[in-house]
Amino acid sequence: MSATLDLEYYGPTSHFRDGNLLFCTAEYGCLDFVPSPKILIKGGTVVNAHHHEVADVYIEDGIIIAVQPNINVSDDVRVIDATGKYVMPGGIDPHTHLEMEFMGTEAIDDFFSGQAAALSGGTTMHIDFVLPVNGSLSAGFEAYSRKAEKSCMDYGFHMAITKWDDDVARDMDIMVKERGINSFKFFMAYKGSFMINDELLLEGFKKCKSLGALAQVHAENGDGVAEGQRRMIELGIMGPEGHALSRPPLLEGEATARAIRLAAFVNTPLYVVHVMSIDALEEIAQARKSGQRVIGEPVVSGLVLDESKLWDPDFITAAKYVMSPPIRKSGHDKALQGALSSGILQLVGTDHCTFNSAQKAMGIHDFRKIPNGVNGIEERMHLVWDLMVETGQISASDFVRITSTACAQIFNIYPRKGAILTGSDADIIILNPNSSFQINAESHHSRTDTNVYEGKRGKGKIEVTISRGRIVWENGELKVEPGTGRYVPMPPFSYLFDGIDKMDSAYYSSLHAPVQRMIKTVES
Ligand SMILES: NC(=O)NCCC(=O)O
Ligand SMILES: [Zn+2]
Ligand SMILES: [Zn+2]
Repeated sequence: MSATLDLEYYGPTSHFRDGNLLFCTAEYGCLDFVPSPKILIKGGTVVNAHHHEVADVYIEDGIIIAVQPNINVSDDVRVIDATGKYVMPGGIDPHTHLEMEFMGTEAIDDFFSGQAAALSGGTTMHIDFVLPVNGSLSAGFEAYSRKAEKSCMDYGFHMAITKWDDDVARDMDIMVKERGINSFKFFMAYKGSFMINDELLLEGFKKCKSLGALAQVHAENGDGVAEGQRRMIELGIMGPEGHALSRPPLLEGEATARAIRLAAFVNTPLYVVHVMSIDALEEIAQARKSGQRVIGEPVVSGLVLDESKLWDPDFITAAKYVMSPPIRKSGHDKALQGALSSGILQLVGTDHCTFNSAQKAMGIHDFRKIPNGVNGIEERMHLVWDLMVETGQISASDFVRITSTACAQIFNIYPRKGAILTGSDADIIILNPNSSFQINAESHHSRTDTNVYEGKRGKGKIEVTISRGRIVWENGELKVEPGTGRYVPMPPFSYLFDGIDKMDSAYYSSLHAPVQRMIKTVES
């Protein structure tokens, strides 16, 4: 086929035109040229982050066409009765690791199984972390684009920066200007693999600022963690509990404080991923109180679980809870919930990074070798609803904000995503507040054989998920096809960058002011 690329860049599934024919490069099926059904969602409470009302939602070609009461439609439209139910934007998970090569193995959920799990739990978009290949961002982007060819829902990419040189700096330009990446993650932990030092952090923050890209940090003091691990080994503590004991909250608090201060020094916004402790959230609270632009993302495991299971005598039971930073003692979970409901923390992720029992067993004799990561992409929406809305800690509108809208705004794709508004993508869930859910590994859709939320029950059931206008989850049935997901490029300079230049001008004129005064004194 001779073809010229003349359609918008959509990442891995590019579309080619040859004369009047359209082709798709996807290895799997692509539904982009198959008309999606016309759907009317009738009589539900439509919840946005700013407002809720009883209204109908009309969808055509994957887009929301109208949101208003009493919409009349022709017979060819599929009507879904949502009376007594909540109609909300699909969840956006800001933090996942599908098919991630990590700690000598690869996360078991790939871009198809992880996304299928997500859709069954009401999440319709996620942002995954691209790892460079041999330090090359471009090679990393290519590799992840290939992994993502089997996607069945929309996704975006963050990118990790694990070393610093001219090639990395140049590639960051390309990633932002040509590849739709607007956030870069710096690991302050994982000494000997991903960890970077303060010099690189500063270089990276400066570069992010110049590109309008958001700097993200995994905030744990990696040298401190290495020391903590040595202590455990000396004491003969080799089991999963050694994971929690070797990386206490103070190491998370220290790194969070350091990243915050370096971001303030550079005057660039900062996003702290997986905030797990009171120590870290207090640093974020203090910075925000002083006017600094710091975003804090707790993850559902930190909100719902406590560390006690790491002491379970059964290795596999305990090992499934190993993630970094560790799940903390009871008390940190409540504090994180409070910070989320009061706006100190802004959005909830999962850090979905699953390893099955055989993979976790790599660390049976040494907790340092247990692959770090837990599930959550499928459970996040239900658990947050039950934990936060059902208990009265937040409203349904707040729920939409912390599971969807805030993410879309921070990563600059709002209101295409994160809202039920005319013109937005038709990524929608219908939640029945009078129904209930139960979680277990036997019935979940993830490929992993365990679930850290095993046996949990709660109120509020997502009965329908609509992904870009197609009903993919209904009556407990998942209808997904690999190759139907789309890459969502995310433009730089989100609202977090508004006014940064003015602050810089004020700072530099304040530096010049004493010099000007001296000149005036000398002149007079
Ligand atoms: N969090 C975790 O334990 N695994 C995924 C990698 C990371 O986010 O640090
Ligand atoms: Zn991390
Ligand atoms: Zn992560």
